[in-house]
Amino acid sequence: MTSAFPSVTVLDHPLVQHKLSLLRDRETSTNGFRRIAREMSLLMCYEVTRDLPLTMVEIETPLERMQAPQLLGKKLCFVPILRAGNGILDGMLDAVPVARVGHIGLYRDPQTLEPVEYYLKLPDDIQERLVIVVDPMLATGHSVAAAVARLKEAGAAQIRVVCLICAPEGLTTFTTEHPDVPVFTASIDRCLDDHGYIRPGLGDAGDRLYGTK
Ligand SMILES: O=P(O)(O)OC[C@H]1O[C@H](OP(=O)(O)OP(=O)(O)O)[C@H](O)[C@@H]1O
Ligand SMILES: O=c1cc[nH]c(=O)[nH]1
Ligand SMILES: [Mg+2]
Repeated sequence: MTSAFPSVTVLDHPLVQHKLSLLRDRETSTNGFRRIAREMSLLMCYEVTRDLPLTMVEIETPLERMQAPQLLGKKLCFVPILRAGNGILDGMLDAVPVARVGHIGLYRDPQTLEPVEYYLKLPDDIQERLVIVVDPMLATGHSVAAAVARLKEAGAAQIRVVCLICAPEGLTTFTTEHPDVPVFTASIDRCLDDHGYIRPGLGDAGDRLYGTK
């Protein structure tokens, strides 16, 4: 489904929407949250890779030769934004086990809400890969925007973003800074609150994934 933001696609598949409601529920346990986030990101990976090019190759079934579709050597790299991004990396890798993984460590300063970088490790050939940045939350949009700017600096030419939930304010910021980068999300929520939390949201994704609060 398209949205008010031309570069943002909202994934309205019933399975994605159902799992998102389970994640939002405050009664969902840490274990349940982690499992559902993984299932949901596998489904979201299906959509973000929908247009990957295929080529026909000859294979032999047990019965005969045939021309069969195969991915056209499109190399993928997932880049989770630590730490909560790791919670949706596993589902992405379930869908594309051969993908490379880069990591970017950012935390949001609670006072300024500005992202602070503490780690960066990317594959050497990032320029040749389709890079998919993954983070459960796009709130002010500063973290994902900073991660994408870093990837562009490193030479990444094709970048997409997957976030479970976005705030409209953050999407305005992100799409203004990076209009060339498509975003795939399960929901554009109502707003950001005074502490930079997405409402209604799902709370603090990192804490809910790892049981740190
Ligand atoms: O759009 P923004 O306003 O930048 O906020 C979103 C960021 O906040 C969360 O990470 P957090 O800083 O809580 O770090 P964590 O993953 O280590 O918990 C989330 O996973 C995003 O990276
Ligand atoms: O609502 C929010 C905003 C930022 N980070 C989160 O984990 N949740
Ligand atoms: Mg957090």
